[in-house]
Order: sequence, then structure tokens, then C-alpha cells
Amino acid sequence: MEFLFQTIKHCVVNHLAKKPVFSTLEYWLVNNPHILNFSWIQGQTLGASPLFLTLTVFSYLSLTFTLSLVTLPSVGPRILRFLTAVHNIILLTLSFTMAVGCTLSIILRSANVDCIVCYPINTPPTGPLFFWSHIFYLSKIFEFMDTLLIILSNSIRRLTFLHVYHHATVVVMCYISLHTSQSLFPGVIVINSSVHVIMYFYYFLCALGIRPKWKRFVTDCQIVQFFSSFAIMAWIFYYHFTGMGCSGIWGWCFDAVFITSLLVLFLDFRSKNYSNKNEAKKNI
Ligand SMILES: CC(C)(COP(=O)(O)OP(=O)(O)OC[C@H]1O[C@@H](n2cnc3c(N)ncnc32)[C@H](O)[C@@H]1OP(=O)(O)O)[C@@H](O)C(=O)NCCC(=O)NCCSC(=O)CC(=O)O
Repeated sequence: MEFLFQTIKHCVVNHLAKKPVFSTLEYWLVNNPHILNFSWIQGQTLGASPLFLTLTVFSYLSLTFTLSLVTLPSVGPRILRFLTAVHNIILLTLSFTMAVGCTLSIILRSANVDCIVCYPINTPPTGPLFFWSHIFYLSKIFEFMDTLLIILSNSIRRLTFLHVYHHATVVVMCYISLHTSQSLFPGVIVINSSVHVIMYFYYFLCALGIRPKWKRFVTDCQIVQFFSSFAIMAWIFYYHFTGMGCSGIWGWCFDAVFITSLLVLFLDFRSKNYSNKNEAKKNI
């Protein structure tokens, strides 16, 4: 693994870095002073307080519950489709930027594989990796708009436990990961953002009235991402107990429960949506 990482780093630093496009990307996604000097400071950085987190999650859950019960003034289908398409394009672009920014930050700012997987205990949450973690956290709050779009489209059957539980809990996971400088987090960001590029592209096409035949592929990518997260978690676990310890091991425990619960919910979603019986029904 170390050899693979050093080879990639060598290629990036010695070959790609000479291309003007790459230098521009490197500046805007990693070496910009705003990103380099980023610091997650409790009570100062946007969203960095338990009160903010509590109010955000509470407002999301109570608004979702209330709005799903009342009859909202109907938004014309054309306007709703337009809003949904714009929302998906924003999240697709943001997810792509986070995936590229975080990958470049990992390659350029980490000396070796150990530094990516296991931050030393008491690592301060500063610099590019935590900048992208912060953007990822804020993007999860922006994803609340998914729920509003479901409610506005009167598609209450799509307002499932999986959807609401995922949207509410993922914000808590991001907060804990930033707060504890959690080692696993950049890996999760790269994987999740990449999967979300595909997912929001799928939703974008749906908003345009196109029903892609590869819906199942999106679900499979999501399931694979949970297994990949387990692999990274096992790796951290190994480093933590065989070395000097890794930062954010309490956050690790939260993630273990959260990712397991999502895996169970997604496997259930998969078996209900794509079982041979259901597929046959759709084709009738
Ligand atoms: C293929 C999936 C991505 C989506 O499954 P669904 O059953 O929701 O898909 P679907 O075919 O019914 O979706 C099409 C409908 O979604 C509407 N739609 C379009 N954009 C949307 C958006 N941003 N949020 C919510 N709904 C949206 C379309 O207009 C269309 O409505 P109409 O039918 O009226 O025309 C699946 O794998 C999945 O994630 N299912 C769980 C449901 C969910 O909420 N997923 C996202 C959060 S979980 C997550 O994000 C995990 C992760 O981190 O990867």
C-alpha cells in the first residue's frame, strides 16, 4: 500500500504538477491560504458548537415531521422540476469538487500511508483535510433540501425512515469527526463524495423526466461504499491497537454503529426494490 501511495504521489508531484491546469487546481483546492490556514475552532468556525448541531438536527426533524403533515401550497410541476434539477446540479458539482479537493489534499499533504489512515493522538483539526471535512459537514446540511423536495412533490412514500435517519445522523457524524480530528474521515469523504456524484447525476436525470436503467448500480455503489468504509475502519483499528494510537477513536465507535445501520437499511432497500419479483412486476 505504501509503495502504491508513493508511486501515485511521485507521479502527481513530478509529472502532473508541471501542467498549468494542475497547478491551478492545486492552488484553488489545496494551497490557497484560506484552505491551508483553515482551523476548526469551537464556537468560532461556522457550525462548530454543540448548540448549532443540536438546533440544526432538531429543526430538520421537527420541520420534516410538521411539513409532512400539513398541506403545502402546491408548486407547479415545471417549477419543481427546475428547482430539483438545479439543486442536483449544485450537489453534483459540490460532491465532485470535494472528491477532487480531498484526494489532492491527501496526496499532497500526507508523507505516507500511516499519516492518512491514522492521525497521531491530539492532531489539531487544521489545514486542507479539515477544510474539506468542514465543507463536507456543511454540504450535508444543504442536503436537507432533498427532503423538502420530496415533501413539495407530495411523494410522502419516499420520505422513508432510511432517508430521514440518514440525513439527520450524517450531520452528527461529520461534527464528531471534525471535533475529534478523526483519522477515517478524509477516506470517507472521498468515497462518499464520489458516490454522490453518481447519485445526484441519477437524481438530476430523474428530475428531467429521464428514468435511468442503472438505478440498481447507484444502490450497489452505495453498498460498496459502506463495505469500503469498514475496510478503512479495520485498518485504523489495527493501527490504533498496534501503534501509538490514532486520533478520534470515539468518533470511530460512532461511525461503526452508523455505517452498520446504513448497511442494514440499504441491504433491505435493495432486496425490496430489486428482488426478481419486483423487477418482474415493473416489466409487466
Ligand atoms: C437509487 C437511489 C439513490 C434512490 O432511490 P429512490 O427510490 O429514492 O429513487 P427514485 O427512483 O424513486 O427517485 C426518483 C425521484 O426522486 C426525485 N428526486 C430528484 N432529485 C431528488 C433529490 N435530490 N432528493 C430526493 N428526491 C429527488 C425525482 O424527481 C423522482 O421523483 P418522481 O418519482 O416523483 O418522478 C437509492 O440507492 C437510494 O439511495 N435509496 C434511499 C433513498 C434516499 O433517500 N437516498 C438518498 C440519501 S441516502 C445516502 O445518500 C447514502 C449515501 O451516503 O450514499
